[in-house]
Parts: sequence; C-alpha cells; structure tokens
Amino acid sequence: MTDPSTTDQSTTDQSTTVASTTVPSDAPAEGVPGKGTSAKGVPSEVSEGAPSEGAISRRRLLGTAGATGLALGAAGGAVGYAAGSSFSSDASSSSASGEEVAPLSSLGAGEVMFQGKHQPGITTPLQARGHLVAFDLAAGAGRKEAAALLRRWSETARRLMAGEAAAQDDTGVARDAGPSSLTVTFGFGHSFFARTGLEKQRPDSLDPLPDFSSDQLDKARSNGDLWVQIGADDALVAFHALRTIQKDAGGAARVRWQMNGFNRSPGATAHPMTARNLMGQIDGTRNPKPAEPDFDERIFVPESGASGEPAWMANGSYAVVRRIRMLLDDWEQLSLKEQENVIGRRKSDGAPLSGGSKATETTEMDLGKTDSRGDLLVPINAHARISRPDQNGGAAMLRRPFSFHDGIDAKGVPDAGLLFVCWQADPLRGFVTVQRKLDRGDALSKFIRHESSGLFAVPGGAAKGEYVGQRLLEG
Ligand SMILES: C=CC1=C(C)c2cc3[nH]c(cc4nc(cc5[nH]c(cc1n2)c(C)c5CCC(=O)O)C(CCC(=O)O)=C4C)c(C)c3C=C
Ligand SMILES: [Fe+2]
Repeated sequence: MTDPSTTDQSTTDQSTTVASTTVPSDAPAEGVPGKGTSAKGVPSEVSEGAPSEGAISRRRLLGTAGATGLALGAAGGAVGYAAGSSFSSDASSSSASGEEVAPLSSLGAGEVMFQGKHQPGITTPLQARGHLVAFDLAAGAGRKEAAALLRRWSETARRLMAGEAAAQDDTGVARDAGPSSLTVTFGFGHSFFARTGLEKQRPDSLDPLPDFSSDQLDKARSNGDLWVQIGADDALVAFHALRTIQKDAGGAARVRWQMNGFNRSPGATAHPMTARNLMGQIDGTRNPKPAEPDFDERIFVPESGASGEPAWMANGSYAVVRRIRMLLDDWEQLSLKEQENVIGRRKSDGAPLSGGSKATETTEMDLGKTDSRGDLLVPINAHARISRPDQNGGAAMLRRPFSFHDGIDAKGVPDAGLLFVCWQADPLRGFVTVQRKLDRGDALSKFIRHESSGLFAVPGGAAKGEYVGQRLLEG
C-alpha cells in the first residue's frame, strides 16, 4: 500500500472544497470544508439553495447532494445511480446478504471553488477527465474583445464549477450531475500580448521554450493565444464545460487545438494511491507537496515584485504542456527488469531499485548503491535519477498530467501517451532545466516522442466579482 500523503492526487487546491469521500478514492478528499461546503464536504446550500441570478442549480434539480450521484459500495464497487433515491452519502448500509458495506458516497458532489488566491486545477487532485484547448483570437479581436471573453469565460467557470447551469442556452448535458470536481483554468500564450497591444506586460518567462534535440513538434498543435484546461471527475460534466467555453468564444476566438485526456476514476483502486500512466508506471511519487515549506515558492509567482514578474502574475504559475506519445509497441517488448531500469523504480509499487525487497514508494533513492558486480542499482541514465531536483540545481515542477488515447495512427500504432502538464513559478528554472538534462541521455527517450508543446502564463485566481486576467487586461 502506498502512502497517500506522498501522492500528487492527495494535493488539494487552496481554493478547494472537495466533497467528502467515504469510500476509497483515487482522489483523496482533504479539502477543508469552507464556503459552500458543509462539514461533511457536501455543498451546504443544497437545501437552502440560493442559485445566483436566476440560474437553476443542478444541485437543486437533484434534490439533495446526498441523494445524488454515484453510490459506490466497497464490495466489488457495486454501483447504482441514486438520483432521487433515499441513498445518502454518509449513511452506512447493508448488502442483501446482511454484510456491512462501506458508506455510500457521491462523486458528483465534489466541488472546487472558482475564486481564490490561485486558479483551480493546479493543486486540485487529478481528475478522471480532462480537455486541454488552445484558442487564437479572431482577426480584428484585440484587448477589448479579449477582456469581454475572459469575463464571459470566468462567469461560466464559476457557475459550472458550482453546479449551476450556463448563463445562456445551457445544453442540459450535465443537468443530472453535481459539480463533479470540475475545474476550469485559463492561461495566456506568448502571442496573446502582441495581438492585444500588451507587449509591455508580457513576462520574460513566456519567451519561447528552446528547441530540444528530441522534439518532433507539430506547430499546428502547439502554443496559442489562450489556453483553457478543463478537468472533472465525470466525462459529461467535462464535455459540457468544454462545449460551453467553446460557445462563449463566439466570434472573438477560435479553437487552435484540442486534446482530450483521462486519469483513473476516483474509487477504482482499493486504496488511494499515486496515479499510473499508460506504460504502467506509478507516476507522480516525487511531486512537490503543498505542505512542503518551499512548495509555493517553487510553483507560484510571489506577490512581491522582487521576482521581476509583472504584478498581474502575482499568485499565478506557468504551465508547460507537452503532448508526449508513448511508443508502446516498443516499450512493451522490454522485460519487466528492463522497464524498471529505464525508470529506476519498481513497476509494481514505485519503490526505488536501490531499496531492496522491503522498500516502498516513499523509500529514499540511494543514488550510489551498487550490486555485487559494482553496477549502480539505479542506472546512470534512469529517468527518475536524472530528473531529480538534486541532479538539476534544485529545479522542480508540479506534474499534473492526463493520459490520452486517440486510437491507432496511419502506421497502425497506438496514438497514446501523456498530456504532460507541469506547473512552476519559473519555467526556465523548472521544465527547461530538467528537459535539457533528459534530452542529453534519458533512458526513457527511446520510448517517447514529444509531439506538441505550449507554454502559458496562468494568472492568479479571481477575487469575488473579478474575472481571470482582469489585472492584466484592465491594469
Ligand atoms: C521535463 C520534465 C519531465 C518530462 C517531460 C517527463 C516525462 C515523463 N515522465 C514519465 C514517467 C515518470 N517520471 C517520473 C519522475 C519524474 N519525471 C520528471 C520530469 C519529467 N518527466 C520529474 C521532475 C520527476 C521526479 C524526479 C524526482 O524528484 O525524483 C517517474 C518516477 C515517479 C515519480 O516521481 O513520479 C516516472 C514513472 C513519463 C512516462 C514521461 C513521458 C511520457
Ligand atoms: Fe518523468
């Protein structure tokens, strides 16, 4: 069993109130109950119900949050959609055989707050579905149109994340579901600033990423004026948000590229644990944790201007997005031992190869340990060795990826891999430093291909009544 406190999935957004989960979940709910959430993590407005400005709250349509969503039984994951039933999210119950089963829970009730110091979707636990979309401003659209768009998008994000319907012409696709931990995150690309006459406000940190020798990038699926990351634990909730955001763009912006991804569904594993990727590895073990003293400094732009960052980026972060194809046909030819040597960790439980049979995922890696023949137990080119902060002058990033699978390509091989999204206060010190090192001799590089790339400035969270990016667009 892995220690959930070590996993990226256990991280919680500072602006997050996640519904309590009383059954094992891949996304442990550590959210501190706060505004809009009862002590049990279930939205407290449910019975009082005060949907804003005439909106019909989806939660109200559902009756009570406790009576909605997916009811998960621990015994084999017995599942029933319990809308309108008397199922409760915190009541224990018995199976037909009289056997005690775990209390029911509602995945749909998970709610992340839109407003906060940081935007949602950065430290939020991994969600089951994700859409990454880049937009380019339409010809003739400038700062005014961009400001109006960000205002519309922010209002949509706030409403949908609270489980309300869209302000206009809601399609009804998500009407039976709760917020399902929906997050919508907005960022600006390098090209946005010239398009809007805001060049002077463009952070140096947005300078284009250098070329890496192993890049095989498709320009049409890279970069973009604006970037939106959508995540939710329900596929329809995520799609609904995507569609609403696309419709909100109206004539102001058009989609440049879109990528769709997924993670394991909460509750799929017997215990909360770090995610696995499509190569089967436990991935995310050594992510920085919000409780660590240097977490904020590594991931978020500080409030003071001392960093050389523009004031509008205070509490923001930089997202590097890479579509990384996994060459699964080649990878799967390797023996288990060969696969483990590529990473430097055991495939079964993520323990470092230097740790011996008693090691666990959290055992410290011993970089100098050798076997009886004097060979390093963690090979010199192992991915988990050379990507470490202590091998890269302290460089660190918060990795928050989605897997993708877009079928079989023209050559008959799986078009599958990782939508690698990483967050840092300074992309040059974070992603670029580590990727330069990986580019020079990562054992994993034979089995992956970077196919597209983006770098986006993601401003801090919106205050009440504010829209994301307002300090840039109206500053
Ligand atoms: C430039 C940054 C990185 C890229 C690109 C990248 C791609 C990539 N990684 C895996 C699988 C694993 N990565 C692991 C650790 C790890 N990877 C990076 C950075 C990049 N990875 C870092 C900073 C770390 C942590 C290093 C540390 O602090 O010890 C691991 C080991 C488990 C873990 O700590 O998460 C795996 C497995 C894949 C499959 C991949 C591209 C498809
Ligand atoms: Fe990695």
